[in-house]
Amino acid sequence: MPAMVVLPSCRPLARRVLFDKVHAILCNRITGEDDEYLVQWKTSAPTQTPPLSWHSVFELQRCLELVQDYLEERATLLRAAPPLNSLSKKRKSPDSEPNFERQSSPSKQNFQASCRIPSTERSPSVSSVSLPTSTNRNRLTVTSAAAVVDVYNGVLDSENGFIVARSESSPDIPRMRLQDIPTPEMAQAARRAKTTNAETLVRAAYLRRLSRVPGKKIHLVNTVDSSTPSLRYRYIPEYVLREGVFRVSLEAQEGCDKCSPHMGRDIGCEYTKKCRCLEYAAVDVSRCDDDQMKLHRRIEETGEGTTEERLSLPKRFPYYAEGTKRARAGCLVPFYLNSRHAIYECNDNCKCGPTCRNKNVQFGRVVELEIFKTASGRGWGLRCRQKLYEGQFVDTYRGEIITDEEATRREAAASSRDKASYLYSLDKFQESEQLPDEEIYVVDGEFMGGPSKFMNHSCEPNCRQYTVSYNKHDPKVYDLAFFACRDIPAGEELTFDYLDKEEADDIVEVSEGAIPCLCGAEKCRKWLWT
Ligand SMILES: C[S@@+](CC[C@H](N)C(=O)[O-])C[C@H]1O[C@@H](n2cnc3c(N)ncnc32)[C@H](O)[C@@H]1O
Repeated sequence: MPAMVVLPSCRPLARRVLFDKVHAILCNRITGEDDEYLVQWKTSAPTQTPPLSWHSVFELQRCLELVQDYLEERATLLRAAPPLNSLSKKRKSPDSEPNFERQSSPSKQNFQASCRIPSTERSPSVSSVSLPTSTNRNRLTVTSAAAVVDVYNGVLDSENGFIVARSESSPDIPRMRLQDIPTPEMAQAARRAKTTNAETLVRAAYLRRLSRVPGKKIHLVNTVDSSTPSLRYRYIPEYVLREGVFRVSLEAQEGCDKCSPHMGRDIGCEYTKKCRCLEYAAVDVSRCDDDQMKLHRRIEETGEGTTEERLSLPKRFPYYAEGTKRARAGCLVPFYLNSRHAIYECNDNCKCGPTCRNKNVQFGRVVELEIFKTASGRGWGLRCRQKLYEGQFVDTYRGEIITDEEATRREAAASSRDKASYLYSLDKFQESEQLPDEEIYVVDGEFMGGPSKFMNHSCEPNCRQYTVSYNKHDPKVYDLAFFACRDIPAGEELTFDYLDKEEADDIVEVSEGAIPCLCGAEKCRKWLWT
């Protein structure tokens, strides 16, 4: 991993640029010790000459998402461009510069523009232009060589302690058109300039976010390059419901009322027929007598059965109780581990209380996870710092819950099939509840969620995703929970199969845009999905 630079957290008197005033970061350079970034300021109307100004990364601490966007594009372009020394051997004309000078969106578009230098409008000296002085008493004045800032098409002001830019076109203000940025000199300087300060600040900001996520610590490790997962990702403890999505309110959810917190061993929710939360749990056919078997078959065939009829059947409890093998307590029992049956947990309205053994996933993650950069081109991955036992709960998948229509819209708007890896339909009960397609909700975990967003696919996975409901009367909103499907040594990457097994068996032909699978498993199906 590249050496990290320790930076002071805040410079005295440093002023900041606010995120919502900035359109994009267009270029970078190094001045003294500081990496600096060229800011394109937002304007009320589209223009080819918006205010542009260079700022040290310390002034951009409130815009680190934008700095990170720029760094990512820059890294991609640098990977694609020939090394600098091959360029220096033979000087190329601006029009034959490598791709680095031809990025797109938003800084890419600027890099893509032709690299002609404007003959008359260019700043006389890009390295020594100071802020134009003004009669405005709020205007920032540049007093030392270290604070020299280049500004084009405008002037910088100070507003409530933050730096802002205003368009201005007086003759002493250097002019620069967007399409001319970066100039060949800028592009060359950008390639050479270190971006270490920015990388360090981006990483520190991400670590701060991770430290605020409830539950056991989440670590971040990158021994591959200097990147950090996107700062645009928001960690959320619960689903965020978007327009058109409704769930049964938590207060209104029905709890078990005949159980009690002190039923004692062998008579807790898991041992009694009293627990109403287990109404739809898997029937334990090995404990059914003939009449119960008949009833069970009828309910299975017709899908119909009264609550009392369902409750009269012996059920399979999802979790090993304490007092079984120590390592297994709280782990999924083999029946659920190997089936697709939904798991029904007790909830806050149950009489069994908080220590009920039928509560697990709802308490959230209790294992220490590590987000790490994979060395095999699969981006970031997830692993656990401790050994996990077969059937042990890892974490839930969180995100925005959106309507089916919105999910279709987001998928169509996405630029690649990557989007599909973040969308999970909550369709477990679609058939049994006869819900039409358009009523099915979808979880989108691309922009917000938990660390499980980083779980990669494997054709021979060590985890599996299960349906967990605490509210048997809400077939549309439930949890997607990951459990270890075998013992997993500490530090082994956690993976699951992005395709359900039955779907996987059906793969016939590969469609355009399918993502090649790099899981490395012996029985790899070669594609993430088809
Ligand atoms: C839900 S994300 C997993 C986290 C992701 N690696 C990241 O860095 O954000 C799914 C994406 O990871 C990548 N990915 C996951 N498993 C993969 C695999 N087995 N082979 C190749 N790419 C994989 C694909 O780009 C996929 O669209």
